[in-house]
Formats: sequence, structure tokens, C-alpha cells
Amino acid sequence: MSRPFPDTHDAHGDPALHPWLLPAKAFVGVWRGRGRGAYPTLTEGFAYEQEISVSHDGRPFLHYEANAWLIDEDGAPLRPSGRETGWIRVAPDGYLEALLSHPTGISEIYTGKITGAVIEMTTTEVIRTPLAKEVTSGRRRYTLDGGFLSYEHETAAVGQPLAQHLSARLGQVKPGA
Ligand code: HEM
Repeated sequence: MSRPFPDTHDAHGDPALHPWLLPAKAFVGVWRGRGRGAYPTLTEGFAYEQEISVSHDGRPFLHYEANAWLIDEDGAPLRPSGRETGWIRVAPDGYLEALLSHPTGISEIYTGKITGAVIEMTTTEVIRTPLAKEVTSGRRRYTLDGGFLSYEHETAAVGQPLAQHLSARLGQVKPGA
């Protein structure tokens, strides 16, 4: 039985996007594309594909979900990789706060700002379970440009200061595609 109030990836349909989320309107949808990763502790970089979903149910928050898998040089999937899920809240002036949770025992709280087609956000707190790797902070910048969502993600972890971990460019997946 389907739920009576499912999330939608449509920022223009029913339910209407809550007015507080208007600064984030263009980010709502399903995005899919490729990225590259590295970290000072890793001997080599890696390539990945990722799908990011940003949806809403008419209330003043967005549901964010991202799934990534490593790929070889031909783009063939190798194995599942980073996943995260969480919630994004936005104020009418573009102030943004996000709670993102990872299966690796890490929860990040970000605050930031949406300025036109750019989201910039930095962690105020990272909470870890006893088994988690030592991740202490993060910084992300998402940019919309010509129907593509690109982002850069830096993280401070395992004794390293903030350093680039991920960089990707995703295209919008049209409904029904
Ligand atoms: C697209 C999402 C992501 C992908 C594809 C990805 C991929 C990887 C890969 C391939 C590694 C090397 C170890 C391994 O093979 O598992 C790694 C390590 C690591 N990643 Fe990510 N990652 C992602 C997101 C994240 C996020 C969101 C964080 C932090 C919150 C993070 C923190 C780390 C840390 C701390 C390490 C270990 C570094 C070390 O111990 O040397 N990753 N990641």
C-alpha cells in the first residue's frame, strides 16, 4: 500500500514546495553523474558514479539521499561506496542547515548559505560512534550550472587537516528516465 503523503522530486507540482525552501528550488530533483576522489592518506585516487536525490513533502525541509559506487576507467561498476542520508532546512534569506548521516558511524551537522546557484556549507559538529573513523570536519560547495550539479567536498579526517576528498558533476535525471 502506498503512503498517502510521499516525497516528490518535483519543485513545481503538488504538494507545492514550501515557500521557505524557495532558495533551494533548483536543487530539488534526482541527479546522476561521475566524480573523482582522493585523500592525502590514499595512495591512489578513485572514480565513482553517484545518484543524489533531493525531495520534499510540502513541509519546510528537504530529504537528501546520496548513493555512490566505484567505477573502473570504462565506467563499469566495481563496488558500492559512500552513502549518506539526511535533512536540509532552509530559511527565506538562504541560510541553510543540514544533518547528514553516514553508514560509517558518522553524523555531520552543517550550516551554510544558498547564494543563487551556489550552496556553501561547513560543519559545526561531527558526531561519531566508537567504531567510526576519526572525521572531524567537512566543507562542501555545490554549484548549479546549465542543468548540471557540481560539487567539491573537503574533509578533515584521520589526523589530516581539511583536504579535498570528492569532486563530481551530475546531470539532472528527468522523471521517468
Ligand atoms: C561519494 C561519496 C564517497 C565516496 C565514493 C568515497 C570513497 C572513498 C574511498 C574509495 C576510500 C578509500 C577506502 C575505501 O576503499 O573505502 C575512502 C576513504 C575515506 N573516506 Fe570516503 N567516500 C565518500 C564519502 C565520504 C564522506 C562523506 C566522508 C566523511 C564524512 C568520507 C570520509 C572518508 C574517510 C575518513 C576515509 C578514510 C581515509 C583513511 O583512513 O585513510 N568519505 N572514501
